[in-house]
Amino acid sequence: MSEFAIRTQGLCKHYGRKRVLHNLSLDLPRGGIHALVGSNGAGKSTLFRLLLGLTEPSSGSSEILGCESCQLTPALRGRIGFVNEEHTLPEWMRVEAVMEMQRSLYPQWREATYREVLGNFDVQPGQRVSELSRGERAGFNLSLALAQSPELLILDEPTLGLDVVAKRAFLEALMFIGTDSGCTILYCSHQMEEIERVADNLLIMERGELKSVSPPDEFSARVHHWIVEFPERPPANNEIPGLLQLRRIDDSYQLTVLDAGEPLQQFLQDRGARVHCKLQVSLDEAVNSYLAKNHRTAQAAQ
Ligand SMILES: Nc1ncnc2c1ncn2[C@@H]1O[C@H](COP(=O)(O)OP(=O)(O)OP(=O)(O)O)[C@@H](O)[C@H]1O
Repeated sequence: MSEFAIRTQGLCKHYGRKRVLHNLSLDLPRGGIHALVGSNGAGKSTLFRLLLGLTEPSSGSSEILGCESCQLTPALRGRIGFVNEEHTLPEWMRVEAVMEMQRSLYPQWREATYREVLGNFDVQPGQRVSELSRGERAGFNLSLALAQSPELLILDEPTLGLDVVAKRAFLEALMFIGTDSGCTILYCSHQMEEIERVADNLLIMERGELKSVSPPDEFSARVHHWIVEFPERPPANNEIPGLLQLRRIDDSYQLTVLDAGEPLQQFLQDRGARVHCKLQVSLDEAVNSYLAKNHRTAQAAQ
């Protein structure tokens, strides 16, 4: 058995002349909750589709539970759960019938998990899938996925459209499954407070490239706010070592910086700047400042 749940090597994907994934190499060990973040269009869903063998790479390779993505057998697919943001389900079927079909397909079916997660929604067993609201459909789909006890669970923005109570219930079920059954969960979200709560590992993607893989708190520890006063105008953004964002606060400036220690200290000293303090940042601020630096609109505004 491969010690990795997911392995990719030099994975590339182009659509015509558009480069969507570039040289992505990743070794994801089995177990734990791995959160994938990135701006819109970074390539997260494309990576999921490649891993699941739903689309072919332009070059490079990917493996999932030790099997090449393009050769996944129905038996192996049965060990992998996948929930996409559209929550694709058979519209014409009744809730009870969908559940029974799933229960018969998955020997490790967890009835208690199914009932607990679905219990947060006013979904009746006799309702047709087509009659469910967006949030109910999401909740139903997630309760099915979590109850299947898959070895690997891939979730593409699973909590989109859920209210706070449903979201909390889902996250608790996710954490339970992650710790109790040893399931590997790869989960993509824009909700940083969720990630902070549940994720053991944080993967950051930017424009088709994997930029960082580390525990979430290790990533936020790399980013700080430095509150600085310059004697005159501040230097140009691209001169400041490690700068992600610069914001004016009264007579001072807040520099949000990545991995900036001694070189930044020296740079500021050389310009006669006074450092008032250095502050830790939340994961939300750290990731958003990091992604904002290379965001198209941020660049256009500079
Ligand atoms: N079939 C396709 N043909 C052409 N371009 C595509 C196709 N599928 C995806 N893309 C492009 O690939 C890029 C990555 O898309 P993808 O859906 O993987 O991004 P994402 O990171 O999941 O974004 P989001 O957070 O907005 O869901 C986008 O720029 C998208 O327009």
